[in-house]
Parts: sequence; C-alpha cells; structure tokens
Amino acid sequence: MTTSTSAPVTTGHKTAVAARTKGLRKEYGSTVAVDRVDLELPEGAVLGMLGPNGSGKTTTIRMLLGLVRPTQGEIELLGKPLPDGAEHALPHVGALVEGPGFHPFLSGRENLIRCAAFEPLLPKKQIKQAVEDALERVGLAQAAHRRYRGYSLGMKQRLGLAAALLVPRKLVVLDEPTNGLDPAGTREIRKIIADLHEQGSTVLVSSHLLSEVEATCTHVAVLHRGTVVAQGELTELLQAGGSALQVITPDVETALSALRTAKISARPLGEGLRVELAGTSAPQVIETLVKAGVGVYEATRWKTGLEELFARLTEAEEAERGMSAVDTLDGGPR
Ligand SMILES: Nc1ncnc2c1ncn2[C@@H]1O[C@H](COP(=O)(O)OP(=O)(O)OP(=O)(O)O)[C@@H](O)[C@H]1O
Repeated sequence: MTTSTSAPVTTGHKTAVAARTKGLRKEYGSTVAVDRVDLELPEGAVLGMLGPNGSGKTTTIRMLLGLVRPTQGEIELLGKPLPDGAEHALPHVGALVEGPGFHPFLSGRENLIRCAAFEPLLPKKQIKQAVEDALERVGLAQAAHRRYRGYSLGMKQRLGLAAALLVPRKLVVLDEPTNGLDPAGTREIRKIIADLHEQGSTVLVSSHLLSEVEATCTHVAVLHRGTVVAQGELTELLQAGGSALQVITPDVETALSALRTAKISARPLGEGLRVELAGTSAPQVIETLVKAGVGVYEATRWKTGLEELFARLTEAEEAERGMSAVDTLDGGPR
C-alpha cells in the first residue's frame, strides 16, 4: 500500500471507460485543488470518489462535467474529449452537483419542467411524463406542488437528483448525494444507485462517508490532498490491504518481543496487538506466542475494511499533522 507521496495504488483491468482524466490539475490562485489526477471510470461501474473535506472531489467532478476548466490535463467523457466534445457527451450525463440553480418561488414540479425543457434528448411531448416519473422515483411526488424555497435540504437534494434522472443516462454523477438526508432518504439513494447500476448506467458518486462507499460501490478512487492515492475495484483494493490477525493478550510487550525475534511484523492495538500475516500464518503466530509464554485470550482474523484501508493510505501524512484521517472523514467538521 502506498501513501499519496508515491505512485497511486491501482488495480483493475483494461476495460471500456465512461470517463478518463490524465494529469488533471486545477489551481485557484496559489491553492492547488487537484493535482496529477489520472482517473478511470470503467463503463457500468459504480465508482465511489472518497476523500476528506477539501481533498478535491467536487473540483474533479466539476472539471469532468465541463463546469470548471482544468489548469492542466486532459478529460475524456463518454469517448469525447472535453471541452470540444461536451455538446455530444453531456446530454447523456445526469449530474447532481452542489447548488443547482432552482428557482425559489417555483414549485418542485415547475422547476423540473424548466430543467426538462433544456434536455436535448427529451421530446417536448414527453416532458410531463418524464417529470412525473422523476418526481416519483426520488419520493417527491407528494411535495411536488410546494415552492422550492420551502424545501428542506433533503428535499432539495431529491429535486436535484430528479433533474439528473429526467432521461435515461449513460453516466450519472452525484456529488455527496446523501448530504442532508435522513437514514430513510439515504437508503432510497442507495436503492436508486443500485437500480442505475442494474440498468447498465455508469455512476460516479463522491462521498466522505466510508461506509456509504463500501455499501454502494463496485470501484473506489481515494483522493487525498488533491491527488488519487488509490483506485480500482473495491474488492481487489480491500484484498490488497493484506490480511492480519488481531490478538487479545495482557502480555503485549512479551508478545511483541517474541514476534520480533521470529521476524513477524506486529504492533500494539486496543487490548492486544495486530499481527501481519504476510510471510506467516495464524497457527505459526499463535505457536510463537504460546511458546514465549504469552497468554492468548483471543485471536481473530482481521477483515480489512475501507476505513482501515483509507487510514493506512493516509496515516503517515496525517500523523505529521497530528490528526486522524478517519476523524476528518466521518467525524470531522463539514
Ligand atoms: N472556487 C474556488 N476558489 C478557491 N479555492 C477553491 C475553489 N473551489 C475549491 N477550492 C479549494 O480547493 C480545494 C479542494 O476543494 P473541493 O471542494 O474540490 O474538495 P472536496 O473534496 O469536494 O471537499 P468537500 O467534501 O468539503 O466538498 C480546497 O482547498 C478548496 O478550498
């Protein structure tokens, strides 16, 4: 596993891609928001773009959608280079990005009708039905007559999502879609993403919630301080995270010393230690400990989760700054 200072971890195979970036960089004055981003979004994948606040997710998404011009680098969207091919590619892309320009005094339905009028792929006589279908799909049908300005944050998110789903899309891009939604709303979004995936659409979803990405995505790209530190199939990335054994013991010091002598890598963790199984096996580890007189209360195989993978990818840098990377994701200020 590498940190952002070395080459990104990449898994996966050569497949058709819905979007690709090469050497993408965006500067805002002296701030480098995104740097050297080589992203591949395989066709049919649900790719979770994961990273703490300020890691460059929104900027990358905005560049992919042609909303922001990169300072450097290339973008290919549905086989077309941006910005020249935007006109051909963008009608097939549905997007939910921050601050959609809805009119505060129009109802949800009226706003959606306005959006639908700008959809090149939607014939005029199908607008009414498309709007009703989209409202139904995001659970806004009952509130569709109410003014947008009276909507809760969650309802605003749903309306943005409805606009993204007005016509069948090859690619759907969702920037933090569950922001402001309650658990039921979050489950509905997950269902919509799963349905899109089943229907063959490619989905790019950004999130700072590890659990969400783990639950909904087939692929993941981890961003940290503007660069991609890992990307590939979720299951492969988790496997590449390696396997380990969690040992509960009161004799941590003796255990560490015995393992060190046996050239087995381990570190203190919780009420015991975590032992890396690279080049060794669980029975070997336990035998080494028992022979050294260590009381082994419990030994369980460690399941690498996305949270742990992310922490490992970024912990070196975050330790320097005296904070936990995971804190900045799940518990940190928004
Ligand atoms: N329009 C802008 N002007 C100046 N700086 C910007 C602008 N947009 C983004 N930045 C800066 O670029 C960096 C990346 O921001 P970005 O919004 O892309 O991150 P993010 O991962 O989407 O964060 P969040 O999860 O908080 O939305 C941050 O340091 C941010 O302050």
